[in-house]
Amino acid sequence: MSRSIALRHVSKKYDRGSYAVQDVSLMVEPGEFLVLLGPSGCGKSTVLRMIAGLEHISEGELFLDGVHSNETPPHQRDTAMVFQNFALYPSMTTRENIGFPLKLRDPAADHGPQVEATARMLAIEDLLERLPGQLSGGERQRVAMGRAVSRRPSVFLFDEPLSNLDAKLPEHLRAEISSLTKELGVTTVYVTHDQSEAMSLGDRVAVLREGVLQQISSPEELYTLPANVFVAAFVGTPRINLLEAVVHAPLDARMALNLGRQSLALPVPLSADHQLLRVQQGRPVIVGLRSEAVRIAPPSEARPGEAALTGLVEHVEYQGHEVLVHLNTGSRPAVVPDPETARPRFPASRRRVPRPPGPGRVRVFPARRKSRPPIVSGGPSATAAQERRTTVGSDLVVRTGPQGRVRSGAQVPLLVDLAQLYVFDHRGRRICPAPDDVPGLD
Ligand SMILES: Nc1ncnc2c1ncn2[C@@H]1O[C@H](COP(=O)(O)OP(=O)(O)OP(=O)(O)O)[C@@H](O)[C@H]1O
Repeated sequence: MSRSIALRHVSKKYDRGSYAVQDVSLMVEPGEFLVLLGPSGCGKSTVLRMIAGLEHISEGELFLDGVHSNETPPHQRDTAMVFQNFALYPSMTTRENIGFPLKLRDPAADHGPQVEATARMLAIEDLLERLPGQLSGGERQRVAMGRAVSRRPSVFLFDEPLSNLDAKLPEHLRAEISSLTKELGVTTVYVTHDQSEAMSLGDRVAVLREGVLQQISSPEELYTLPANVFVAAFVGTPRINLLEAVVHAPLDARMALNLGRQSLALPVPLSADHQLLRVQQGRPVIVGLRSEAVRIAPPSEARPGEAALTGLVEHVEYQGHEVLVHLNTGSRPAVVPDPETARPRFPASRRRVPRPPGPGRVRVFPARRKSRPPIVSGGPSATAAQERRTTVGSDLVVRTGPQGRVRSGAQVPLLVDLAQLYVFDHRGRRICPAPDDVPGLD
């Protein structure tokens, strides 16, 4: 049996008055696999612990199967939690560890068959008589999962279960977790800071930043229609290219996005999304281009809807199946919070002033809770300043096939597919494609 989980305006406030989680509302359907994704300190574990009953809910309501459950004791919630650090009993064998929750529930019964069935499911039948000290990290995590699974709970709660394991192993265990939860049909909430893990596991992914829910969507929608620049920057490898731009929308000439030394001319007739950018005339915005939205090709090969740029090859990164070409187009990388960076834990006055970003990097905002700083610096006349502050180093990463031969130092022509253009306003909200529009999603 699996159950639904609903959070309504849930907040968690710790003693010193700061919110770890702020006004989070979400619904997990029975049997659904929801991933909570966000950088360190954004409140993911706190949400999970509130669902488990290990943390008191300061404000808002939790419903399990539609029943108000804020005060339900943890052992009556029928949830099973798997932690990052395995937490096995060191003096118990695998058999005893897996059977322990069953024994607690019914000390007199023979749990052998159920323990063995669970071990078979996780391919650890051969390890039943071993102690945790005689197991590898991956095996120990499998035993921990076996212990969570054995009593057939109605909700699984995973708190970064793979983050302590070697890089190779998690991919294998990832697939096992996915098939296990699907096979059992149990509602699952899974916490991770690893976007590729989130995208490969989740039916839906909820992105948190500083305790605030940014977006909850399917992995496909998160990638193709990020609600804001933070989500866009967090999801996808290599990271989306984010460039400062100014909207140039004269009445008597072609509309363009000025990137500093070059500009992206928008195709005519303007698409509905591009039409809407007109109101941003003269304003600073952020242009987002995924690495697959740009190709190295001369203007003569341009397809309808592609705009030409040029770039100086700074660095070529061979990945085997593909090549990432780092280019300098004379643009300015946008100032976006770095999703990989933990929230600063000391007051602003003691914080060091961040150094300017290196090539391909982004600068980090000091975290603020109430009013978030605008994402783009500069005002309506930002173009001149932008020109002056043009960076040295790469500002655009383009993905090409392994046969694409470019060398560092070469000036190359680029074609940008404007159907894959993202534009975010100065607060970081996506304005193109327009928020209500869901092109290409069936
Ligand atoms: N008991 C506590 N008292 C005060 N603050 C706390 C407490 N527990 C957590 N916090 C704070 O709440 C915020 C959210 O913590 P939480 O552990 O939920 O984040 P997280 O996203 O799971 O991070 P990580 O990925 O690093 O585990 C953090 O700033 C953390 O310092």
